[in-house]
Amino acid sequence: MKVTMIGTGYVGLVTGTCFAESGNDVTCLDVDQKKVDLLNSGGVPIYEPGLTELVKRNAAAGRLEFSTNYAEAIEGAKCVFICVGTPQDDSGAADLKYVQSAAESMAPYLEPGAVVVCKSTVPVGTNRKVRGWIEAKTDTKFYSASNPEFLKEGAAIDDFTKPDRVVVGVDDEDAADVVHELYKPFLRTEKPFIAMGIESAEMVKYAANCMLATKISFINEMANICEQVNADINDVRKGIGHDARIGFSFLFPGVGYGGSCFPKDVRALASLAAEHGIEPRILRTVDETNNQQKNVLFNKINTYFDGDLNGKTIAIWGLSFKPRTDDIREAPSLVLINSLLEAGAVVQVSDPVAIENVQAELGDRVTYCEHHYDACANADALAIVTEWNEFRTPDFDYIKLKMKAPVIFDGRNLYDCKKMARRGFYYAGIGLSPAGASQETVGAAGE
Ligand SMILES: NC(=O)C1=CN([C@@H]2O[C@H](COP(=O)(O)OP(=O)(O)OC[C@H]3O[C@@H](n4cnc5c(N)ncnc54)[C@H](O)[C@@H]3O)[C@@H](O)[C@H]2O)C=CC1
Ligand SMILES: O=C(O)[C@H]1O[C@H](OP(=O)(O)OP(=O)(O)OC[C@H]2O[C@@H](n3ccc(=O)[nH]c3=O)[C@H](O)[C@@H]2O)[C@H](O)[C@@H](O)[C@@H]1O
Repeated sequence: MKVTMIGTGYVGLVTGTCFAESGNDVTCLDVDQKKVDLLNSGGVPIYEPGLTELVKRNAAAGRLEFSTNYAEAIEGAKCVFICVGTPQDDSGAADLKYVQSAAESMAPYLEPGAVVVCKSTVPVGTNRKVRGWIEAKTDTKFYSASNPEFLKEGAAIDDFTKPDRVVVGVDDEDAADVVHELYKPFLRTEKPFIAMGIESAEMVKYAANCMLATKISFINEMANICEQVNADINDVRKGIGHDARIGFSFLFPGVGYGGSCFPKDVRALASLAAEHGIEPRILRTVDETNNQQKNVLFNKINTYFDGDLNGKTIAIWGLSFKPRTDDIREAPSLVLINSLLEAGAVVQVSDPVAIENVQAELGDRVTYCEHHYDACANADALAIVTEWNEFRTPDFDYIKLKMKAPVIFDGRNLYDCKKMARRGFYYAGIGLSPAGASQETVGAAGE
């Protein structure tokens, strides 16, 4: 099938490449000439494990092309996926300007009977608007479908090719059949393809992200309570997670959720609810709790140094909003760095892949270190913000030698409290009892 992805970012590039891998002819279209040039020259603009090899293989096989030309990309396509960004606008609602522009630009070139599939996360009612924007520019008959995407950055290829479920919202069964055809290679017998109305599919995406964000804010609140009552969140998490009704996933406490989706989607659904006269109490609280959680590490560090961080050197391990990605959108690390700089601290940072992105945002306000051990040089304290695997079993003796003082604030609970005390470190995590009751090393957030 000839398929076009409009928007060649995390979603469009990953899903387009996977559709090519299953034998379709895919064109990834973007308005960003630089991105398209890079892809055409064999480069990949984002860090996503396994993606570069997959892009190269399918491009070489002639199944995957990149273009900025709407006419070439849309003509002959049976399925056109909208995968452009839907960032938050000033009011907190989703900004649909890229979606509208994509819809209007594709309209003149659509084939009769093509299925226009919105994969971008959009507020309920947007697919109807997309239909209107296209119809205002062409008389060609086409189908509409909503196909929310559930992949996670850092595990995007696996998530997309082994989905828990595929959701499609349609008005017409024929459109569902076309989308089903595309997904069949990725659906195991027990993995459902769920067709429903367009509005329900649009709502599924927000409900899923808001539920996951709620779990994270909930466990972060539990962790903060644990700290005050001498309980240990690792034990509490295990104690509740074995209840099948609760489960273990997305219950790792930390420094607040970041990324391009949870923060904006929680706010966008809250905004949609308010527009319809519903006070979104839970969603507002989830968002507020998360914003506060992003300050937790700074507050701990500030308290430890009696409110005087002027001239103190703080090392930071992990800049991306989660491991295995270079994405720093709404990353908790940025909140911490800005607070530290404001308080007069000297900040030395390290991250396996996100340094370039942070450099573009913060310039020379912090020192960038290629190796995470180097960030510890002469540091008064180390703060761990992202749980990259390479931070899990460091050489503590070496770190101790490099640091001015053996002090670690761990936003991801990577180490065992008791062992850290034996190693001679002051060690503070999130929701850990000072007695260090838990003997297991945890902290694999998101896994
Ligand atoms: N990043 C993620 O993990 C996930 C994102 N989503 C949703 O998917 C959508 C896309 O997200 P990302 O891929 O992260 O965004 P992104 O920002 O990485 O990529 C969007 C791309 O669209 C391009 N673009 C903008 N306007 C265009 C136009 N008129 N024509 C052609 N290209 C255009 C941009 O140049 C950019 O390359 C959003 O709605 C997001 O909420 C859904 C699931 C997962
Ligand atoms: O709509 C989207 O864009 C995507 O948003 C999330 O994916 P993503 O943001 O890539 O990454 P997650 O693994 O969900 O992590 C999000 C944030 O939550 C934090 N988190 C996650 C899990 C956890 O237990 N604790 C926790 O603090 C992570 O550190 C990270 O900052 C969802 O998991 C995807 O299903 C969804 O498709």
